[in-house]
Amino acid sequence: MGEGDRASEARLAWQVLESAERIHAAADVDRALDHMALAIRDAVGRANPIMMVVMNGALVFAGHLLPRLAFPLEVDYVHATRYHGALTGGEIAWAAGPSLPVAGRTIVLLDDILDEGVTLAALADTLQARGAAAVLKAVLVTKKRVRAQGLEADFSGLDVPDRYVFGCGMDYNGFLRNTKDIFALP
Ligand SMILES: O=P(O)(O)OC[C@H]1O[C@H](OP(=O)(O)OP(=O)(O)O)[C@H](O)[C@@H]1O
Ligand SMILES: Nc1nc2[nH]cnc2c(=O)[nH]1
Repeated sequence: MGEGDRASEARLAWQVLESAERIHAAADVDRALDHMALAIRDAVGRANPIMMVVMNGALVFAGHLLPRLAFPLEVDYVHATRYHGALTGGEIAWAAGPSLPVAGRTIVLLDDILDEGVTLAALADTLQARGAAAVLKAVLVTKKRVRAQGLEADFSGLDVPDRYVFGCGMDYNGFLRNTKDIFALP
């Protein structure tokens, strides 16, 4: 895709931002992060966990959560994507990571959103197959919908409706991960 195409898609992203519904303000996100940090500390604060950031979506979430966790931890990332800028998901493309050995370790997967649950289920299975001692899932938002095998996160900040959402790390066609509020498409 050429630069001109991307420029016209950026203009569309402006229109989307202006017409979308704000479903969580930045202050709600901050409160949710505070609560989640305490819950994560209570669960794994003495386990020397690896916080495994699922790129790209969890970049903003991790950047806000990690400074709230005042205990020794290590940070690593995996790059997995299955939406490729689209509104519906496909096959998982696993682009990178993890770098640290995970055998015997407590892993906390950090992702921006739990939707169908395919991404987190696949990552958790892979880390368990590599010998992780425990794999916990932390997400900034959980979409209220039915998921295969009823998968839920161990830690979740906020609920969102069963609509396409963006902001706080979540993209609209690769744009708008940088908004402080969370929005939903109509
Ligand atoms: O529960 P699921 O239906 O599997 O969807 C959740 C995944 O979708 C998004 O990733 P995406 O593939 O859009 O890549 P990104 O992280 O680069 O945005 C998000 O970051 C989650 O990893
Ligand atoms: N940005 C974004 N990514 C997703 N991945 C799965 N569901 C969603 C969603 O609603 N928004």
